[in-house]
Amino acid sequence: MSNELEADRRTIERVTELNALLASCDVLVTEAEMQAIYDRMAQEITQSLSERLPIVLAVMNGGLIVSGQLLSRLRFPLEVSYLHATRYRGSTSGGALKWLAQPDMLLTGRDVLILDDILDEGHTLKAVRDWCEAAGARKVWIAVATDKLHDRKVPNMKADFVGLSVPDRYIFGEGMDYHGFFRNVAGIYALPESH
Ligand SMILES: O=P(O)(O)OC[C@H]1O[C@H](OP(=O)(O)OP(=O)(O)O)[C@H](O)[C@@H]1O
Ligand code: HPA
Repeated sequence: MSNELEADRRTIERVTELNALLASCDVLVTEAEMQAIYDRMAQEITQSLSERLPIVLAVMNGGLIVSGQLLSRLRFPLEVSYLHATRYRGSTSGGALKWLAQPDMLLTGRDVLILDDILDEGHTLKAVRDWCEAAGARKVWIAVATDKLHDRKVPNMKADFVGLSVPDRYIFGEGMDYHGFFRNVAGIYALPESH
């Protein structure tokens, strides 16, 4: 078999595997439920921040979808940028945090709203919050689509706006990945307990 045909065969095999895995996962939250959750979060954020001219920072990559969903629901003046800090890097367990891109805006004296997909152990968002505070932010607010329930949180790590609490299982969808895939899946899924 030519190299090209062999590569095509492997791609098709991977697509089949991923589709089968997705079909075997538990749906924790449907797409429609997530839309209602974003509506509610946007209202809460609006109440707190509509007169604060915030800088909104999307935490890449997981915060990409949540940011798109929330930003278009925020009908008040704000500025948008992003940062990229990662500690899972395609794995299902976390390691050392690596900064791939720091915010490129002057945060001094500003309200900063961080948007991310999940507060799990909290190492990522603690480092991001500390960075923003050290950069002179007046107040750092954190909004996450999901907050995982367990007792392994970094002390004092809490989000100001939470979509929903999720069980202590590996989840994906709405920006969260499984080995780099499924960020684009609408709704929230959990890997089978046996996986
Ligand atoms: O609370 P923690 O245990 O620190 O985990 C939460 C972080 O982990 C994920 O990012 P990840 O490191 O997978 O990077 P990615 O967003 O680029 O996938 C997620 O997007 C959060 O930022
Ligand atoms: O459960 C999770 N799923 C996807 N990404 C994550 N990053 C931390 N926890 C998770």
